[in-house]
Amino acid sequence: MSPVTPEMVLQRLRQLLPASKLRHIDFQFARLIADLCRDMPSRGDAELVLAACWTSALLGKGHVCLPLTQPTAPRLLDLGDDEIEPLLAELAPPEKWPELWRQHPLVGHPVAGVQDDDSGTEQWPLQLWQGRLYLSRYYRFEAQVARCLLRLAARQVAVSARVQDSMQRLFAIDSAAVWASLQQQRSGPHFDALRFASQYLDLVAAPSVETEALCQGLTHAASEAELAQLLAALPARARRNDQHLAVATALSRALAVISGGPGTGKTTTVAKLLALLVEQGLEQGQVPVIRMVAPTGKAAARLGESLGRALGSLALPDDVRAAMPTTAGTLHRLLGVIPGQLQFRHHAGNPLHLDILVVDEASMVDLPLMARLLVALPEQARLILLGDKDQLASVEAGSVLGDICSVLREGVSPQQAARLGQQTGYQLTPGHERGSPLRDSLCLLRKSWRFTADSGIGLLAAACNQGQAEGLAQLWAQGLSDIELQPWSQGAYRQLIESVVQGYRQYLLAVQQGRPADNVFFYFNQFQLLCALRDGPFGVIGLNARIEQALAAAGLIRPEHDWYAGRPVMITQNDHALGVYNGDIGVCLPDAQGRLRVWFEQTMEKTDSNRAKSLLPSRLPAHETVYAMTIHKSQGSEFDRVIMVLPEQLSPLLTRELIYTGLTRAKQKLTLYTDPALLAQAIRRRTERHSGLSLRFL
Ligand SMILES: Nc1ncnc2c1ncn2[C@@H]1O[C@H](COP(=O)(O)OP(=O)(O)OP(=O)(O)O)[C@@H](O)[C@H]1O
Repeated sequence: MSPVTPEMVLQRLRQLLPASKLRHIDFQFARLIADLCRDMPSRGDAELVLAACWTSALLGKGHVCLPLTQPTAPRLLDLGDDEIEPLLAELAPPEKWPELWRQHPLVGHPVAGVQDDDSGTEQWPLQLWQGRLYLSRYYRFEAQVARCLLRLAARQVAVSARVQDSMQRLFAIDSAAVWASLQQQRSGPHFDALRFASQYLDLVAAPSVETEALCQGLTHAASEAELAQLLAALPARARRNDQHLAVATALSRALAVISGGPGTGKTTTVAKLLALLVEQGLEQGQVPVIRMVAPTGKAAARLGESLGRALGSLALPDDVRAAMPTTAGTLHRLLGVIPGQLQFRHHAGNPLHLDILVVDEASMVDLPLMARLLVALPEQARLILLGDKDQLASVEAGSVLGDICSVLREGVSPQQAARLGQQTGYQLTPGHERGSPLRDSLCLLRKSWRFTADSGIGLLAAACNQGQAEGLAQLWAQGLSDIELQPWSQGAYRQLIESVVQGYRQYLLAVQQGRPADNVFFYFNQFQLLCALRDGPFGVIGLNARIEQALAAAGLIRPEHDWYAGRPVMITQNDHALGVYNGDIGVCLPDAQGRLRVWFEQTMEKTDSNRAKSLLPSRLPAHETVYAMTIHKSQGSEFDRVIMVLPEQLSPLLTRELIYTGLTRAKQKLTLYTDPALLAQAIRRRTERHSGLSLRFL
């Protein structure tokens, strides 16, 4: 047995508390384990007390488990050698801990299989699985998520011939639209026929005599009829439309996970998919109950609007259109929050009433919430998860979408490739015969419809995603009009503040002119300052204070009191009674009597219209001024213009996923304040999230 006792470990851990290297809750959990160990001493007690504390501390940083195969915890918890080495030196090495705990009364050893019932795990506070230590609750969440997803993925659904035909029609090349784009592009200075064919005709075939002829035809076609002839001769096997494949996948499976970057058509794809599912339902005499949700109110409102737009552009039969959803809500509201309780109104014993559930911005959904959602799905339901796998993982523990999408690299099964080939006509390259059962439910949309091939934001996002630091440098040098780099030279900070004042000018003029709240929001949503950090002069707290001063000096606001007309705030705590949630944005405006109230944009689920609602400032739960917003909080939102600020010094928070998420919030113009060398370093670092979820999909 180790000469170190649990008490000695606790003593050492207590010394880490003042430096905030551990949270009190982590220490208390270690103490609980030490108390339990005292009652029934066993091999590896001291190691277990330390590991329990680390597992809890890592959970606070978003990791679902403590991996014991690599000495990761001290690094992830930012513990210096002198803080932990002396203690570790006297304990058995972490890779030996699983062996030490083989008979430990506080550690459960579930036998892999996600199919197994995990209900027996309550009797141990900790679980050891595949070299990973879990708090039992999180082990169960992970096992539940895997089990539910695998069950959904295994369920295949027959697609009627009529719906197949409708799908082909929805994805047929629209020669009139292609002709319009062709004429427009050919009138530009740099018409590239091959690029055009890839964007508008989904051409994927390698250059050949046929593609050469197609390009010649595109360059010289003199009429829409001539183009239509050319298109009729284009074989489906030379094309691949990822949106079409996503719909074909989702029609025939109870689970579809559709990942794509900004503007790749996730909503457009779902609009077509839902239309086909409704058509199938009508054919079978039952209109399906469809619910659409997102993790935040803002993301839900955006989903509702985009879906409305996408449906508007589709030619649909009246009965199909009438059955389509028109609003989206939040996940919490769908599940039914019970004030003061962790449990939702809907759970396995009281499942949701729906046939089809669409979850947008799925990357923001953490492991516990995903588990609660999945167990609450009724037996016959279909689930469609939408998101961008490359974005930041959820604020709370887990990286569910990322873990699911890790299976993408396997490619689809040969059977699925054949099935999809039959349904769409495209020629697909299958993966190996053996692979995860989840892989045939995954779809990746690669082509952006928002960013053209020469859009700076699109190119920057791609370079960032591939960690191409050199590529970034070349991009800045090209002088692209929609991206701008501002290194931290002398005077840059002052210039930043001036640009932000300029960015909010229109919004604050609308406030001064007494425009209605909805109109004020229109201007507020056009521009946003995003920061990587909270603290320091480059963080939201420092910048909000400086911006407030500068706006006052410019005569745009009068911040004589805490509350003033034009103050934008972000709610930082849920208040279910008031119906405002963490992340909601409000702006302070006078009402008809001149009293200041804080107005919130409404998602349509809360009211019958999209009009703003207001609350007295004194009633708001915790909130903060939001001229500057953290990139984390900006997930699920997009703005025409974004200024993004990175600090002068590298921080553990600066990772590829953070930068990618921030810069893809911008739709038209991005200005980035950063030292280029720091940016290059940041995009080479990946966010680490330890979990065992992807292992469970094997
Ligand atoms: N196949 C397509 N052909 C032409 N335009 C398309 C196609 N797919 C999407 N678009 C257009 O691209 C834009 C973005 O599409 P959509 O909103 O569906 O993407 P998204 O991935 O949901 O975007 P976001 O990143 O905002 O969530 C829309 O204007 C849409 O009309």
